[in-house]
Amino acid sequence: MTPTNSMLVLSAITRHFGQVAALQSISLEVGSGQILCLVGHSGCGKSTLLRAIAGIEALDAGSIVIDGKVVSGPGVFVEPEHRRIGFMFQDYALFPHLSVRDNIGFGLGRLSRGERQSRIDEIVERIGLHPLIDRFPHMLSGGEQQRVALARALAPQPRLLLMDEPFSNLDRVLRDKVRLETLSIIKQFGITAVVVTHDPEEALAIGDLVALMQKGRLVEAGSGSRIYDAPWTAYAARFFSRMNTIPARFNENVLETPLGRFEAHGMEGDPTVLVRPQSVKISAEGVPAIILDRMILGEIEELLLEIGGLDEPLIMRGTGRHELRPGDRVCVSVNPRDIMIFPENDDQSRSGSNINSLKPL
Ligand SMILES: Nc1ncnc2c1ncn2[C@@H]1O[C@H](COP(=O)(O)OP(=O)(O)OP(=O)(O)O)[C@@H](O)[C@H]1O
Repeated sequence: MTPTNSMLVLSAITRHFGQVAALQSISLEVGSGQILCLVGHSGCGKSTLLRAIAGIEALDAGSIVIDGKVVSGPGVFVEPEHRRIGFMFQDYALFPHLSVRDNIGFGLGRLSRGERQSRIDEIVERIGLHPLIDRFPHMLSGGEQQRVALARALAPQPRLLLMDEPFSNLDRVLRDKVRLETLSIIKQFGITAVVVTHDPEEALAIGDLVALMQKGRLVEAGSGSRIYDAPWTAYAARFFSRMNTIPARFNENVLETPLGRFEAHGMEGDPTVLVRPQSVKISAEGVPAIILDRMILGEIEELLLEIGGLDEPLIMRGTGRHELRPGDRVCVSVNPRDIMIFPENDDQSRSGSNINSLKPL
């Protein structure tokens, strides 16, 4: 995705804390009105990157450009309060002694009394906070506090909204609802946002651009559908989805695996081969398997299968139901299109276009 009108450009951003390389040459470009989602396991550098954009963290190297203006770079450092950035924290950080109205108005000190009032009225109207306006934070539910925090961050009309794990304090049911509401408000305001999360599903649901980080590096970035459906790296494939790892090797234009032999021209070596549990099907033409376990996880049925040549049980998942018991014998197969191949021992390299060139033999 190449944004036509970039609101945020990060170029080779690097930041060390002693021996720890918290950010290693991160480059990203976010278009105006887009939502960038930073995702990765704990300690991968998401918050450090968010703080660097906010100007709370200095850079060792690289540059940050917001709306065409360098805010961090060689010899340049614009203070956080002059970056026109809205920041929303995980715990919302509402001022407990201020009403909702005063919380929202807190960052509007530079405006006249009249302007401040009309800005608060406008945001209260657009976010639907009227009934809460005179309450104090302790009188609000988690979801309401989240909306007030969002209103407070948006009131000064920032160019960029930064959100650190904004939904992690909410229970699952409320989280989905608040997330939808928040997304609709962000889109309605047309604001560019950077959202940090450690939740793969949340990243895919929210981000126009999803950036996966690992140990201070950008593993890969792309739209949610690209990064999920056609990951460039085994690391991303495994991060966004449960995966079966299938031992495999190329042998004279054939990929040999315990799930079958596939025609694979021009490939060599011992690759990393991954198959999603939902890509495994019970089918008469498949390889023999023994049922080890069957679990109903609500909508999803999960089967664990023993297959000759596999060290670990093969996981199969789907929304259908199979009346099978441990010890039953079946045959399973995988559509060659659903087999993901990555170069051997190389989590960071691209898989290329080889996935679609496989044919069953
Ligand atoms: N001020 C600091 N001093 C020393 N090390 C730090 C500092 N801030 C972050 N780090 C280190 O930098 C790395 C990245 O930290 P960061 O908080 O950015 O990760 P994260 O992905 O946001 O993690 P989490 O999801 O747990 O918040 C970690 O190894 C962390 O220990």
